[in-house]
Amino acid sequence: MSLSEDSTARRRALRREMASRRMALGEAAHARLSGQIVEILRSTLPRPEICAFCWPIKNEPDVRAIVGDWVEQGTRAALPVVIDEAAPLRFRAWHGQSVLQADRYGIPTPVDGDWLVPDLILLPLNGFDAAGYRLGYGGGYFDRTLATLRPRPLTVGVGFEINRVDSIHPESHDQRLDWIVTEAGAFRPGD
Ligand SMILES: Nc1nc2c(c(=O)[nH]1)N(C=O)[C@@H](CNc1ccc(C(=O)N[C@@H](CCC(=O)O)C(=O)O)cc1)CN2
Ligand SMILES: Nc1ncnc2c1ncn2[C@@H]1O[C@H](COP(=O)(O)OP(=O)(O)OP(=O)(O)O)[C@@H](O)[C@H]1O
Repeated sequence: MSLSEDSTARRRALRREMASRRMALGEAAHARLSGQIVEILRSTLPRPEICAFCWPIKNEPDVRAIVGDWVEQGTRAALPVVIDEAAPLRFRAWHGQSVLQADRYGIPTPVDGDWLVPDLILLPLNGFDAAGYRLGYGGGYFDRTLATLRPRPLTVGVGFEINRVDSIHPESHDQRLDWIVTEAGAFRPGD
């Protein structure tokens, strides 16, 4: 097996393992952990002008409560839209009445709304390490997106401690996050 085949297989196995750890959380535990993350986000981050977040899938942290609070205070919220497998994501305005439709991966996605450029991205962490690297679902979407956004938005990974690993063995395209927030606290990787 070549080196790159080996790391691809290792990443694939790790992606599955990370999601299955979350799927084993009960509903009450998931809600409690998400609530703790929301409180830490609230006390750590300034309210953004335009906040991108993700509609939770596969038992990802649910941070919709803080997005809703920020929207009441004047923030505009946006959800990612997959345009093409090889393209960066784009972000479409979301509000409480937005119509969402499952995209090619089954992720609820706005069917209309303004295209926005976020100054803050709340990014779910399928897996992560203390150096600030994220493991997603293998599409490379966020890395491609961050590589093109100027100025770079503040990137805040939101995850559960059960998805922390020693190292995700970052590759050259992997982008480091500015903050990682879990139920255990807010961390600035590299500090
Ligand atoms: N809730 C949520 N929405 C999100 C993201 C996210 O991480 N979470 N994304 C963050 O970027 C984008 C979607 N990224 C995705 C990337 C891959 C797959 C997927 O199903 N991949 C296949 C395997 C592909 C492979 O290994 O090559 C799979 O899991 O079966 C799904 C979503 C945009 N929306
Ligand atoms: N900046 C980039 N330009 C071109 N291709 C990229 C870039 N970033 C990532 N990719 C491609 O995407 C593939 C998957 O990347 P990776 O395994 O890091 O995905 P991921 O972060 O888990 O996915 P996602 O963000 O969609 O959840 C890489 O093998 C690479 O080919």
